[in-house]
Amino acid sequence: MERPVTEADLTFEYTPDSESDQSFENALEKARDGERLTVADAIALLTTGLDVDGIDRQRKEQVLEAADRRRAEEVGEEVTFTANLNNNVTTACNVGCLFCNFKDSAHTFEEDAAVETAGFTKTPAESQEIVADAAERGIYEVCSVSGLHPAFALDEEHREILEAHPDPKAVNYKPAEVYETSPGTYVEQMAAMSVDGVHVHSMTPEEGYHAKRGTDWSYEDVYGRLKEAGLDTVPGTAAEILVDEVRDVICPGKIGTDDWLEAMEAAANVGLGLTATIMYGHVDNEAHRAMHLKRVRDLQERVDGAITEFVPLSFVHQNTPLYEHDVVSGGASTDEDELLIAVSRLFLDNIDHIQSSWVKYGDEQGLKMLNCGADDFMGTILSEEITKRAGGGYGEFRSFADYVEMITSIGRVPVERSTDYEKRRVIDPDDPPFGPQLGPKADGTPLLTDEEPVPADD
Ligand SMILES: C[S@@+](CC[C@H](N)C(=O)[O-])C[C@H]1O[C@@H](n2cnc3c(N)ncnc32)[C@H](O)[C@@H]1O
Ligand SMILES: Nc1c(NC[C@H](O)[C@H](O)[C@H](O)CO)[nH]c(=O)[nH]c1=O
Ligand SMILES: N[C@@H](Cc1ccc(O)cc1)C(=O)O
Ligand code: SF4
Repeated sequence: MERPVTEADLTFEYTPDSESDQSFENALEKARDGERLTVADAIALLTTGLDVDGIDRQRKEQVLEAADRRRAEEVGEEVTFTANLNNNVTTACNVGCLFCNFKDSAHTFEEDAAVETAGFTKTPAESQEIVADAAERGIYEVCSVSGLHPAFALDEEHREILEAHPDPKAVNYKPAEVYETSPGTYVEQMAAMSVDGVHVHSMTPEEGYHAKRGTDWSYEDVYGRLKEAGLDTVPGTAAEILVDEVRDVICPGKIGTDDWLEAMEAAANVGLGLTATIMYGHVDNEAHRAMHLKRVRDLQERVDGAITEFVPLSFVHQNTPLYEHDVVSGGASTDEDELLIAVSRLFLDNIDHIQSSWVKYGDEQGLKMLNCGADDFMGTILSEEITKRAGGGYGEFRSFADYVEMITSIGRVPVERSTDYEKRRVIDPDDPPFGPQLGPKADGTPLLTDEEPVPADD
């Protein structure tokens, strides 16, 4: 029998050595002077120089300091966060990404499946009820990312095309009747979640691809219809590492780098706002991370500033196929996490906000990131499935009181924001109780109280 692939077996065309001969000192000087950095510069900073083995702590501190200073110059002392809710519609997915444990095999959702599924699917009516309830409590945004359920179609027209397809399997389609619960169409889900004026942040490029499979429609067609149905902004997940030699290892079933970029550009072309992410710390090296940053920076030029924030997502390894099959021995180190946040701030000179994710880093390290270049601290989310299922243990929600306490503890200013950062409200830490005021139904009442800690159930 063939031995499974391991980290040591992986050879990549792009490595720090092949892509950079920049010295650490030169790169640091450029970063301090505010000069636009190259991929070679970013590699020198991420590795703290190719002339040292491993990470040099003193040099790392210099990079973090330069990034913290840049953050202060660009966005000042405010730390933003949003009152939001995660509403994942379904965990049914056959794409098979090896870093993901959010998914459940789609066949387990079928009505005549031998086993009961460990996953969930929500109808549009169920999504609406969950969002309406959270809107009542004051959220501004629903963030909705889901598995690629085989019965999902963009709308009725798309369903007819998929139904008439000569080989539905080839386009990953099965009729809704096969399943115990139907997710409806993407358009129905967007319309359902767009209740009471809530901002809908949904439809990653991978989901955009699923919503056009088996047709000759463009991404503009698809995102245009979604926007009409109520979609407001697009989460730039599914980016992982935007270098195909890495995608071929960690997510061979997913769209490629070019498709991801095309989908994002199309979403911006029809007037949707965007966020962008990187999911790092698995088989990727510093050259891949630097190339990813360059692709995001170039995209931001083409979409004329539509990307509001960049979200570094540190790989959570515990329950994932990559870890269980010994392809990787763990995730990124804290040094790597801090350097990635810092270099994102220094390299992405055209993206204003760098997010520190408490889901990925926890409270203590999440706060530390706000002194390494980050200025946004995510959102209340109220429910979390992706990281939890991967084995992460940092919980599922943060209250406004938690946010005020954490942000003031590092001497910064807590600010409630809208998804696009246009609406902002500085919070007076001496004026409790703390609750959302920007959401369409928000009246300042705390989102979470001691008696009622876990509001959403998936
Ligand atoms: C779970 S998917 C859901 C949306 C959709 N299926 C897609 O792939 O775009 C959303 C994102 O979660 C992130 N993610 C999944 N598993 C992760 C893990 N183990 N550690 C860190 N991030 C993870 C990935 O960046 C992925 O693109
Ligand atoms: N970083 C993670 C998020 N981020 C979502 C944000 O809270 C928000 O939607 C965004 O800032 C829009 O402006 N959500 C997760 O579920 N898990 C994360 O790790
Ligand atoms: N990054 C996305 C949301 C997200 C992030 C990480 C996740 O694991 C899931 C969803 C955004 O806010 O735009
Ligand atoms: S990351 Fe998204 S596409 Fe990939 S397996 Fe997980 S849910 Fe499916």
